[in-house]
Amino acid sequence: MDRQTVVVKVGTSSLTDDRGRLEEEKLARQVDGVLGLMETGYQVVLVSSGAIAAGFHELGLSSRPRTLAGKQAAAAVGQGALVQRYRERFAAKGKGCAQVLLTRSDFADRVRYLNALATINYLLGKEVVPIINENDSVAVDEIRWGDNDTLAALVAGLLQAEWLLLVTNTDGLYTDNPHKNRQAQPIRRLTEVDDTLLQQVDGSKSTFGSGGMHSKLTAARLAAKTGVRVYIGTAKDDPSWMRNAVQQEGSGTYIEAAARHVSRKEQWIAVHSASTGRLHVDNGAARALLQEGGSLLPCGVTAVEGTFAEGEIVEVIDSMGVSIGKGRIRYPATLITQVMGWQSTDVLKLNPDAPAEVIHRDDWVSAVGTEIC
Ligand SMILES: Nc1ncnc2c1ncn2[C@@H]1O[C@H](COP(=O)(O)OP(=O)(O)O)[C@@H](O)[C@H]1O
Ligand SMILES: N[C@@H](CCC(=O)OP(=O)(O)O)C(=O)O
Repeated sequence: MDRQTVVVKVGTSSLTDDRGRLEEEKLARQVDGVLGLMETGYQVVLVSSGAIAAGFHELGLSSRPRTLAGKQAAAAVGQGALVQRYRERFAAKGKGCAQVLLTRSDFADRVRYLNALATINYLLGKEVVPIINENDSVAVDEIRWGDNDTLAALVAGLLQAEWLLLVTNTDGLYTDNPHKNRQAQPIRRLTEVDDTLLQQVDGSKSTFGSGGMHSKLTAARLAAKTGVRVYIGTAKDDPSWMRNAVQQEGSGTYIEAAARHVSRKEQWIAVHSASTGRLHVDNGAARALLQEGGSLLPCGVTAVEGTFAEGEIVEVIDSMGVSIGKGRIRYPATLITQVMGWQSTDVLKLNPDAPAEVIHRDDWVSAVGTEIC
């Protein structure tokens, strides 16, 4: 049986001192926690922030930069230093680690998405801990995640991980920001992260963090929907604390996962792919896709937008104008525009090679029910 995977995301606030600089003792605590998990038989992927923290002072700055260029330059200096610290700590315990830098465009391109998976799996097979960070110095603003919570959730989905641990400076979710409100109460368990809860949690962050609890909950929701269990909590001195967390003995917040892991193909279509067109469909086609487990046939298409080629991802819109999901189209825009509304037999008379389905069931992800779109 495959070994279970845990993705551990360590935020800036869990790696830095009160001036925002990398603190080696805190980093060592994370490594010890990871080693504790590995001893129990888990394979572990670390998503670590801290590059900006590790680099800004070398640029002669007295505090963490605020501009995008400043952050990118600090990350360029600090990423090497950060990974070097990890290498030393893992090596002292007889383990190897490796740097993997990712950007959003690596996930949007299906070949690069699968390549990232292959690289991470290879490292895990060799018991080398992949240490992932956003490739800060090349990611431009529009395609940046900016915080590593989302990146960690996507990596956990990609690996179909058992657990995502979000390590931060607060022991989980509270009814209000506990650093501002001493009356705030901890919330230990969530069956789901719904919109009402997300609206209640404000965007406030720790002094040097980028995401805040709102971004952690959004990331947790995404991971949970893809079938990954989530824990949000602080690092403890006891090296077995991560192990305790996955044994449901942590003092932070647990978020339940969907009953099954969503396939990588579905995740890629729903979350990562960019749609290059839109198909409007009638009520019968919407019912077939959403309720009857059917495919989309030419006769159900009422309008076409975009100039896509076959194999690209399109969004499907129902008669009320609502997006009902995404799928890989088997027709180019030119052909479906010509044959929309036609019966399949008539389509075949025009083009004997035309597939029966415009979007096959296997290439379709509904926005209703799975809600990962
Ligand atoms: N309801 C809440 N419960 C817990 N923390 C909250 C809440 N609302 C806001 N926060 C803030 O979220 C911060 C943790 O997120 P962040 O600063 O992004 O840390 P990290 O660097 O670990 O990713 C906490 O320090 C706290 O200030
Ligand atoms: N990629 C950046 C991390 C971004 C960030 O600060 O994220 P986080 O502290 O997890 O909210 C870095 O390595 O400094």
